[in-house]
Amino acid sequence: MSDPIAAVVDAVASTAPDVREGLVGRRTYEAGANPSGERQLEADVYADELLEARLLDIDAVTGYASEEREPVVRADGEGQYFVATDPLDGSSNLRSNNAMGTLFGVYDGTLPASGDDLLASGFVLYGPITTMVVARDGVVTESVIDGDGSRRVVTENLTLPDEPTVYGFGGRVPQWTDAFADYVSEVESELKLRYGGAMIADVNQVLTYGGIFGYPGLRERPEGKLRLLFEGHPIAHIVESAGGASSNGERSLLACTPEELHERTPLFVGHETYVDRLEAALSR
Ligand SMILES: O=P(O)(O)OC[C@H]1O[C@](O)(COP(=O)(O)O)[C@@H](O)[C@@H]1O
Ligand SMILES: [Mg+2]
Ligand SMILES: [Mg+2]
Repeated sequence: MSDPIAAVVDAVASTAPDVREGLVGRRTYEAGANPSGERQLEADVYADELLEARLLDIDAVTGYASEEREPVVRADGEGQYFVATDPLDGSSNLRSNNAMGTLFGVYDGTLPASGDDLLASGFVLYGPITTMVVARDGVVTESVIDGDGSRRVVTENLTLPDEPTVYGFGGRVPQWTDAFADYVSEVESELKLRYGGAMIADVNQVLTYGGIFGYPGLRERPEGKLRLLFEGHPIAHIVESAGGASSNGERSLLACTPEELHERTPLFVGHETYVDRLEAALSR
């Protein structure tokens, strides 16, 4: 295919029904842990192996990095693109049968990289229906993925609605810093809570209804939980392309370059007014 980014998007879309069908019977933990020290479900490993094989099969893709494996896997050949994935985001929701997703980012060059090096990003949301959101060249498109992997565009140019409505913040409340807790008490009097424990699903609420999602730095874990390369960059690229903002608490996540592949970051995405107020609150 002449458009390598379209080839990556097609590969992720056509893998989505396989991932979805493969969830049944893969709800138990493997013996191992991922590079972030988190226990892996069989479904995490299954999705990772499917994506690795299908993405590295694209001639233009020379490297595959994932939340579920330590190093970047290199393909033979002369491709120039690298794809970073969170194969199953929110996989702890599998046991309770709640929403999850797959996240990916396409970089022109080696990893780790700055978010500004992203050429395209996207996610699949395994909700009551399977949808895919892709950001490319400043435009965000939402599609429905059918059981055979084919896609139908349902929103040509997805943008955040004018009025923010919902918020969701991760981490246990006693672990929040005082500055963040003060900010949340303002937000909760203005917006309504939507938190489901899968970043993709929670951010899709923000894309649909407007508002803010965040997983902050915590008292005992100032770096937060989510990974900059696998979760931060692609979700920031999508939300910023949809007219919103992202932050690590100080600046856009896209302006951040991880020193290590699996580096974590505080993460905030949503309406610019709420992200600006968050940065101001954390700087006090
Ligand atoms: O269980 P918590 O602390 O609310 O954490 C939920 C967060 O962790 C994650 O599940 C981490 O992602 P993975 O499932 O890919 O490890 C996010 O999707 C979600 O926002
Ligand atoms: Mg994740
Ligand atoms: Mg994951």
